[in-house]
Amino acid sequence: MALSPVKSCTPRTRVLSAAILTQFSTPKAAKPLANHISTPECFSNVFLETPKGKRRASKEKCDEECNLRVSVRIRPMNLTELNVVGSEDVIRVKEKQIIVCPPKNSHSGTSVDHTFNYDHVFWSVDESSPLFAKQEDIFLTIGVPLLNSAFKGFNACLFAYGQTGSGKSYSMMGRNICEVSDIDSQDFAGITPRFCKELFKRAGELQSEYTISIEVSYFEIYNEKIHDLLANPAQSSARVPLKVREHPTLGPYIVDLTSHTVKSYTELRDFLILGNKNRAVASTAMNDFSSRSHSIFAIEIGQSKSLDDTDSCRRSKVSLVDLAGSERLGTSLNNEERMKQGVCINKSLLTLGKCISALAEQKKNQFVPYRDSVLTWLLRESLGGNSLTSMLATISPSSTHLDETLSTLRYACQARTIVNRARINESPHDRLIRELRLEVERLKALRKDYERRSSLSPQSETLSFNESSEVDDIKVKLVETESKLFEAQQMWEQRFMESRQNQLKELAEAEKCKAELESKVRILRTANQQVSLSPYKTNFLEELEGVLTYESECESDLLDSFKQCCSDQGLICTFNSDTLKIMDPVTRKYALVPLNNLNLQKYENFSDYLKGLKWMNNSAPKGATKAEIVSSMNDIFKILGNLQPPDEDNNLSLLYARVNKTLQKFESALLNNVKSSKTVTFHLDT
Ligand SMILES: Nc1ncnc2c1ncn2[C@@H]1O[C@H](COP(=O)(O)OP(=O)(O)OP(=O)(O)O)[C@@H](O)[C@H]1O
Repeated sequence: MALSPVKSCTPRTRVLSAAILTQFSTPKAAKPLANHISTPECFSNVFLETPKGKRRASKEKCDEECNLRVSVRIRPMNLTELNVVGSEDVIRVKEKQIIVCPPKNSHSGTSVDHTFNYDHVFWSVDESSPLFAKQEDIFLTIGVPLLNSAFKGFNACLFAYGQTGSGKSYSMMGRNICEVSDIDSQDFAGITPRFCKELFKRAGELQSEYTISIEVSYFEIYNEKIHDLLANPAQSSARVPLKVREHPTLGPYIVDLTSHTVKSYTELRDFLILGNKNRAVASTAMNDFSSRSHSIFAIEIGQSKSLDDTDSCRRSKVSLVDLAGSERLGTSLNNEERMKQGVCINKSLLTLGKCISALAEQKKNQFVPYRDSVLTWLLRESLGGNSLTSMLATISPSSTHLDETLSTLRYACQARTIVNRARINESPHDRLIRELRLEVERLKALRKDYERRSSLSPQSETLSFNESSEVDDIKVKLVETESKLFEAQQMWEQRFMESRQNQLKELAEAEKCKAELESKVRILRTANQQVSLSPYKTNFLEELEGVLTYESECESDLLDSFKQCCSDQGLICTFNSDTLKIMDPVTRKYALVPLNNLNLQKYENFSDYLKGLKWMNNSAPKGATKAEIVSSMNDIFKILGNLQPPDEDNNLSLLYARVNKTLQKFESALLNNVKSSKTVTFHLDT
């Protein structure tokens, strides 16, 4: 009896004979990968099946338990493969099934056909065939569901696995990944740029309801070292390997990895291209192991709703991973020599295999060696935890890579048995509200159903005694749940208002500090200009002392007019908390007036008041040396230089704090000067 023909997607379509097709189900608790590597020769065909991908939402619809979704893509043969004598296409595709049919003269030690089942199979061998899977098809099938999950608040991860040159980067990023035209191209763009474009499209659609924030980071792992692909190349630290640390609640994180907030697709795309270029430069500068490094592009999406809707805040993280080529790992698990080599070349990939094996066993308390490599440590949640994860295995159709292809397909098959439990990332309170809402909806639906049934036959006898008491129960439960929901919402609003008020307070404080510092910065700039213009003519210290002294709080309109009068007469008038100081810069004389003795209203003409003052000779202040003051000033100006242009990140407040501290230091040096009695006239080195 002939089995239905394999899709006529390959030139030499084969018909498999059911009589010789022996089926093996991958055991639920899969044995270690090593046990699957050699296909027993006693079977003419091997059918390797994994459990059907399950995706089960828990009753609260907040958690999703699902298998790691596995897809396989077959790329076209390249010229080298086509030119190898005797090389042939060994892959047949039948819907979600891949059949590997080794050539009869195969040296690989296996001549039996192998059948594998996956969630999706993409056949991209012959563009002219209607069955050809385009870049867009791959994105629509595996990229869009990940995006949907991310918008629901789930973490999501997609990683591409396969031997070098099998098409991982092509599928993930596209062709010519450093070129804008290709990254944006409808034909060649890979999953990552398409994902980013769609992400902004959706964010735009949701923006009337939600505030959406998007942050990206991009790094690579080579030889267990992490390099930030978006670090500023001007900084010498750009190629310094970064460290991973474990946060008690947030899990592993990379210390000092740059993260960039992006507001548009174009901005994001530029980061993507920058990272790709940095990756390319690094690979040629450091080694020729471009295929031996893993790259991870991570996107964090924050969504928050306004106060009147308590559906609130969600954060999800999407990791798009292009793994190192797996060719050396192929048979490493049953060959010790190879295994050693694999460890040296790529510990991460080897550990990934071990983690997948351990997770596939699905034993309770099974030890999974996540921490044995940087990659698995960082992807811990994606592999066996809170994430909806997909794997894209890429293979070549050529018989020249038969061993590698079989190894990749087995690896992918095993990965498919991993079950993750993803949670919506939200606060426990938000979760409670959502669960209560769902419960209210469920009860309402039940009540409605009973009501509908009883209204169909008005005789109440149609509802049995049991049913009637159930209806009563539902009514009571509904009232209770609604009141719990109401309470939870009230609490939420109260909590929100409190935190908002605190935030506003802090903001006002910060604004005050900022304004104060900005005024000091302005004053210093002006003072500096004056000094530069006439370095030796100005007694810079005295002038500066004047402008830096705190203004009196008793300042009034009257004081303002008084100050104006002083200034009209060429005098400098300054206040501190209790004293008014008037100085004549020409004669260097000054007068001090305690503010509590000052009664300006008595005077019709301030000039009379000024004349009547007791003028003293100004003695030159000493105390701080010129070198000390110059160095303080240089510090200040260095920091001031950094303030341009001010931007709104957290560093700004830090910077202001530093400026403030330096100014205080300078001020106290200045006051010491004033207390002693010698003038220091100096030239400011800027
Ligand atoms: N589906 C495809 N269609 C057309 N060309 C492809 C396809 N997949 C891969 N290629 C081509 O094959 C070559 C190798 O692909 P790619 O660089 O994506 O492999 P890779 O698995 O990422 O390799 P490595 O592990 O060395 O980084 C590239 O020239 C790429 O353009």
